[in-house]
Amino acid sequence: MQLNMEQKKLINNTVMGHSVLKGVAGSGKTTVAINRIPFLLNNYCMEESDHVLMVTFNKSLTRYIEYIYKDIEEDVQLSIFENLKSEDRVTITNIDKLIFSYFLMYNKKNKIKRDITTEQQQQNILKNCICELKDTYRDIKVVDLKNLVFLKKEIAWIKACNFSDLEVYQSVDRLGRTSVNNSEGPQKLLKNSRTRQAIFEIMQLYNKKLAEAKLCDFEDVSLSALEYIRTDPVEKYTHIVIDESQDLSKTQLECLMALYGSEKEYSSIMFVSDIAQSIYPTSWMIKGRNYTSLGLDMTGKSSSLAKNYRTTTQIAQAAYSLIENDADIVEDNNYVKPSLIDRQGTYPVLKGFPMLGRELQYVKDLIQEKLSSKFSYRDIAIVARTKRLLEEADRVLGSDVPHSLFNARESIDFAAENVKLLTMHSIKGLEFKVVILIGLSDKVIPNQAAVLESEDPALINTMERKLLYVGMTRATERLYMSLHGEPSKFLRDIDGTFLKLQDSSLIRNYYRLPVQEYLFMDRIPDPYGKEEQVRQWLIRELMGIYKYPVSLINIEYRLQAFSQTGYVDVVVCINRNNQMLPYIIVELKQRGYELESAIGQVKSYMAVIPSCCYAIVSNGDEFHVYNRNNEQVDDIPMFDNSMLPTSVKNYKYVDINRNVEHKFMMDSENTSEIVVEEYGQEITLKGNRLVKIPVFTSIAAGAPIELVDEMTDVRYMPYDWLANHLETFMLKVRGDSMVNARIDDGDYILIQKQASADNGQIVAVEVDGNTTLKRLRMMGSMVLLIPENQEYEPIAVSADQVRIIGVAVGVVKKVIG
Ligand SMILES: Nc1ncnc2c1ncn2[C@@H]1O[C@H](COP(=O)(O)OP(=O)(O)OP(=O)(O)O)[C@@H](O)[C@H]1O
Repeated sequence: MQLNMEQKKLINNTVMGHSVLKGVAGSGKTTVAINRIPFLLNNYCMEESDHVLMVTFNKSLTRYIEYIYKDIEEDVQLSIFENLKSEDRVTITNIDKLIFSYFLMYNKKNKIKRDITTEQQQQNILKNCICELKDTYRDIKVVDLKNLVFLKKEIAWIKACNFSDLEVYQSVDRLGRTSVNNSEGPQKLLKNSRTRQAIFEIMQLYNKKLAEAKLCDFEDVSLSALEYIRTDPVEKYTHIVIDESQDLSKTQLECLMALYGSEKEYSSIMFVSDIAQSIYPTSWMIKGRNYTSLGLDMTGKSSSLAKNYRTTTQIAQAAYSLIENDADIVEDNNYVKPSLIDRQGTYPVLKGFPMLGRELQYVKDLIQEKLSSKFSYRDIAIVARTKRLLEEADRVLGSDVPHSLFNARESIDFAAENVKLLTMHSIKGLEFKVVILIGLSDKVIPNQAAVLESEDPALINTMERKLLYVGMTRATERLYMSLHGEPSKFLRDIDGTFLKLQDSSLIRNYYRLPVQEYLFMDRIPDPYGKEEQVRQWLIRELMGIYKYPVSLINIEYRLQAFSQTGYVDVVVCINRNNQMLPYIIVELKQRGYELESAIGQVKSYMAVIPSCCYAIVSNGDEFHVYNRNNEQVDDIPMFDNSMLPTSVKNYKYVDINRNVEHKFMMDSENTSEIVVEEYGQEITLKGNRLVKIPVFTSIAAGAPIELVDEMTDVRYMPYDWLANHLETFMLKVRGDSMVNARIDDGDYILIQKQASADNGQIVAVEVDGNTTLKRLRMMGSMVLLIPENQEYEPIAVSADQVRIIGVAVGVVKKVIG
């Protein structure tokens, strides 16, 4: 991989101290962070004790980063302290593991043995605390057993923020809090209130009881670790790089700050973060909170990466459209606006199903029938909002598709040849060639329970949106999204023009156009009808994706199918032998309607339209294409120029006297060049190889019409073909009176100007001020003007009534086919 200039600059940045690297998903933040390690080792680890710590969010990420780092380390020369092994100089670990190691040290030093509490033990202790303090806080609603879950979460939050002082808790803005639900939990936790005081006292009692029972919770682990790091002479790290720092709690961040050996002038601590991917309510850096809350001034210390290298342009576009209108995300100070790079791929596919069973069967078929031939199983991840959905998927895949289900605390074996089933939380930071996001249904995402339980539903909504964004941005090549029942409201926010309906065809997902933008408005029977919405979408797709010009598209195309008159919803006509003929017909239904009857209908229509090669049937969610043999095929062809009526046409010039034909091609938009075949080669004649010939108004080959002495046009003919007929002009033939002489309606007849003609010659003559083209037969004082079509009678006129204008020497005919 060739890193870009910006990334190289960040890797080799010589300004030390604290800094933040912000960036959009897939912009190479982790890549920069990993590549910075050898740079720091080589340039800013002056003493043997200098050490680099890279912290990741979970085990899987640690494994992923170790894997990449190993490769990088093989390529660079680590210059100094060659007696030290790499492991002695670099630690790559995840935050939980790191903190737990200091927790163990704390216990050891203090000679205490504590187990992590189980959920049940924790609840029992908390229940006792609530009961004990109920009388003291009789007036406080929250001190009640029914608020157990709320109190548990609130206490966890206070501890995760390391608010050991009541005064601090009383004055802090409460961001990201969730409660059991609005009716049971308190509506607002007012600052400096007795409610906060009560909660704080319950927490203190709970801590005391935990300690007495030789137990601790997860927050205690971090708090003890922090105390240990702060008070004991632990080895400090010269450089710390923190990936996914937006997801760490305050205590976790404080532990890392305490581990930072900032006293050296070349030490550094780098926070790598993407606020659009912050998905935990316990995270500290949410809702625009800035680094001053950690005692760090980041002025001039912040850089950002905006280009996403991971996903294709199409996946990136769809993912960005999901977040770009959420003010809580884009107006956050730490947000980085993404910019697109040109990495073309296919649009993400979004499919809906009535039931979960059908959705999962689709996923299984997709993997078995389509993906397994193009990708290894290990390149595919199935991702869901909840573990329960993954368990269902696990059951449906059974033993037919090799797969394994993970949770966030497990580490993933990326090399194992199986499909990975991961939650949106646990896929964070990772990437797969193919990501299948399942269960994107209403109530699942945003997770109904989480939103209902929250006192700040807007915040939870935003976090749930970010979760979907995280899921979408994990795919490097293909993204599939599916749902059952009602779709998630987030899907409505993804710009439909970036979603495809299915893999096999180019058509994108249904999107609704405003009525003002409808095409063919004058012919729409019911512009506000639901079927019209589907028709307008399909017309836009025919134009935008399949590139058919609107001039080839029509609606309400009338046809006669046996005794019945039918109207085809949409028809695409293309040029065949200079005629515009139906090529694709489309029958539509409104969304949610079955397609069976429409399929029967198009097939019967196709049977009576011989030129029709494809029939489409769609209801906006399904899209079927049939060929002329009524077989279902993947897609319709893209438009190509040969479908248009062309301006370059084939002609032939018939030399009447010599009875020879010359073929040529001419572009009606440039008649001063003629392409002929000479010695087996096409050559273009122009300039003095052509003769300029005036064209006069039409001459009737039927009834005589007036020849207005007015030139309407000019034509060019090859000099060589005209021999000595240089005093010529052309007339356009109308009518069929000379068809037996191979002079047809629409032909151009070349006339040699002359006042006399031989018997039997075809002549242009003026009779009583009208001109006509006929075969001349002179019979004494009479002249017979003979048509070459038995349908017409010869015209007999006296010789003095006739003025010969000229003799026909050739005919220019359009060649059809
Ligand atoms: N300059 C580049 N050219 C090509 N590919 C790149 C470049 N920089 C990064 N990548 C690739 O883009 C992908 C994403 O990189 P990385 O994981 O470092 O991004 P990130 O910003 O940490 O993403 P996220 O926050 O979404 O986890 C990786 O596959 C990486 O190899």
